[in-house]
Amino acid sequence: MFIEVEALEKTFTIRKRAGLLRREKREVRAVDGISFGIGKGEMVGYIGPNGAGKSTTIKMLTGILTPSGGRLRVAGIDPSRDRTRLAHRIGVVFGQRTTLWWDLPLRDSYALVHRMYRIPDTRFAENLARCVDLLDLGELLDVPVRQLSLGQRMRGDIAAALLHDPDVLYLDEPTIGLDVVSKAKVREFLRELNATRGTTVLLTTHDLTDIEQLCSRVMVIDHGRLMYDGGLAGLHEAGESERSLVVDLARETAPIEVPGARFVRAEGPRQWLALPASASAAPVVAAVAAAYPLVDLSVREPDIESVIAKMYGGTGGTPRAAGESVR
Ligand SMILES: Nc1ncnc2c1ncn2[C@@H]1O[C@H](COP(=O)(O)OP(=O)(O)OP(=O)(O)O)[C@@H](O)[C@H]1O
Repeated sequence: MFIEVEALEKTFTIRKRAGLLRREKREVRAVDGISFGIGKGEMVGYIGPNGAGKSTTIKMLTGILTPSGGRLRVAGIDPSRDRTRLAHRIGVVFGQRTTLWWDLPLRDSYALVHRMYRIPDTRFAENLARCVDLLDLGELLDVPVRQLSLGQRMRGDIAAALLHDPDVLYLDEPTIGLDVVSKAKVREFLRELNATRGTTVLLTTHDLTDIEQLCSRVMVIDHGRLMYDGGLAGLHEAGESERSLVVDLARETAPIEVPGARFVRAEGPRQWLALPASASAAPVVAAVAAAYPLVDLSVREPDIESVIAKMYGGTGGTPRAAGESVR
């Protein structure tokens, strides 16, 4: 395995004033014993509600934070012990922060990356040319970073993270705040990068379309624990998700009653039914067509958002604190 994580833990101790003299010590288990392995070239989504422990995991994987327990290896390297050596193997992009120099044109930021990582000149020139081409950066190279739009800046950041040919790319909310066109560009680029260079990608996002379009595997974390690790289809099953069937009838009728589906609501001659995502819709469609004056019908697949909301126990992905204990 290229990334190996075993019983990984991170506990933060927070001291808080609890009265005039008393101080309370509170422990936050941000990551509470998670294990997973990621093979070379995999593209994995890492999702969960706010405060679930995603960023803390990524920070441990990059060596910024030292784990409180468990074992961790990235490309055979222990991140917190050998952070500098690891830096040559990984690229990191944080959607909400830039690693570029604010007052410098992109070109100068890249020149600094070139020197910092001691990238051989020809390799650097090749990588830069490729990123400029695929990320459409040609016209932007001489513009100071502070003058770039969010989408342009993000593309600039992704290029900066890749100039030293990392084997792994960690992306934390890479499409946050971007418009539809910029999102599509970023996704297209990541797909290409993964397919042609075999770069391993770990992607944290709140935009589930990122996951749907990019990742065949998804890990769901909540309260510092891994709730799910598997394919997208399995995630729908785990969340007991439902498809909806929108039925247009020739006239208003009583609520449709057919085996295998549940009536949800009606608006005039249009009715909504729900059926398990894992079951075939064909028998339900046939039963409706046989017994009701059917005009039109469409099936809507469940979106992951609702599936995950169900997994979290109906919180709808609203903010929750990680597992806390008071001492
Ligand atoms: N430096 C820190 N000191 C104390 N507590 C922290 C620290 N960093 C994170 N935490 C706590 O650990 C928990 C997990 O936080 P983390 O940032 O990893 O969540 P996240 O899943 O990345 O959330 P978000 O989606 O909001 O970025 C939270 O309860 C957070 O308040």
